[in-house]
Formats: sequence, C-alpha cells, structure tokens
Amino acid sequence: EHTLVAKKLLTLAIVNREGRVLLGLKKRGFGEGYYNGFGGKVEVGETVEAAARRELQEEAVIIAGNIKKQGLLTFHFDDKPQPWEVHVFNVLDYNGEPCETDEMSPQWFSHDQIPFDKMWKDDEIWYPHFLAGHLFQGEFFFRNTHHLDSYNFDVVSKL
Ligand SMILES: Nc1nc(SCCc2ccccc2)c2[nH]cnc2n1
Repeated sequence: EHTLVAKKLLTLAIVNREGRVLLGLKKRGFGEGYYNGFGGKVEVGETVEAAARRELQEEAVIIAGNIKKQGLLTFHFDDKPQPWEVHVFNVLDYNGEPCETDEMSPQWFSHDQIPFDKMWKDDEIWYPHFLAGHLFQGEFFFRNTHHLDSYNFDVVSKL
C-alpha cells in the first residue's frame, strides 16, 4: 500500500567563492570525522532557507548574504525509518570570518582538492554539478553510513 513516511527536513550550506569551498570537519554527532557543508534540522515553523542561514551562523559563525538553492537530495538509510530530505544551498557571499565551533572546524579547499575520501560517498557524485552551478536532484540508498548501495541522480532545469 502507499503509506507516506514523513521525510526529515535538513539543510546543507556550502560557501563557494573564488574557486574554493568552505567545508567543516564535523567534530561530533552524526557524520563525525567527515568534511561537509554546514547544516542541520529545519525547526517547526522555520523556512528551509531560514534554517540554512541559522545553521551556517551556529556552525561557522558567518552570516550568509546571497544564497542560491541548487540541490534537493533524498537519503535512505537501512537503519533509519525516516528518509532525509536535504536542501543544498550555495552561499554566494557572507559577512564575518569563519571560525571553529564545538561542532565544526572550518577549512577552505580549492575545487580540485576537495577531500572526497573524508566525505559522504554521494558527494563525489553531485559536487561537480554543484560547483558548475547546476540545479540537481538525487536519491541515494545507503546500507550504512559508509556504504552507498545505489542512487538516481539528475540535473534539472528547476527545483
Ligand atoms: N553531504 C552530505 N550530507 C549529508 S547530511 C547533511 C545534512 C546534515 C545532517 C546532520 C548534520 C549536519 C548536516 C549526507 N547524508 C548522506 N549523505 C550525505 N551527504
């Protein structure tokens, strides 16, 4: 039957400026030890965009200016009942200086030196499209945190 399982709404904000991306090394919690953009849960009554801006400030201590919604990624995990729906934003400009928090240790990487071996396995599939400014949608099926079983991925004309 077609039961609807609510998806967990999450944000992911990646600062992409002058040929470099700002990533954070997750110091604890889910995805600890991985490099990732900045993000987290969308709270009740919060827009996805407001959540993306809030999480960036909380995790990297910078205030996003122009941001561009570029991706919609759905993650399924064998050991989690709820799929994750991650809204990916490109942070085109910001105010302040990135600094370390108890959650994240920020670091700049040039586009040709992105540490995919220390990132989620799906990232190497969609980052090239993110960096090229494409709009994209993807659905990824994880056996566990470190094993991506299968996926569908498309560049789209609008999200
Ligand atoms: N890049 C990437 N990110 C995530 S979770 C992003 C959203 C998030 C969740 C929890 C804390 C902070 C940020 C992924 N999950 C599965 N593959 C993945 N790839």
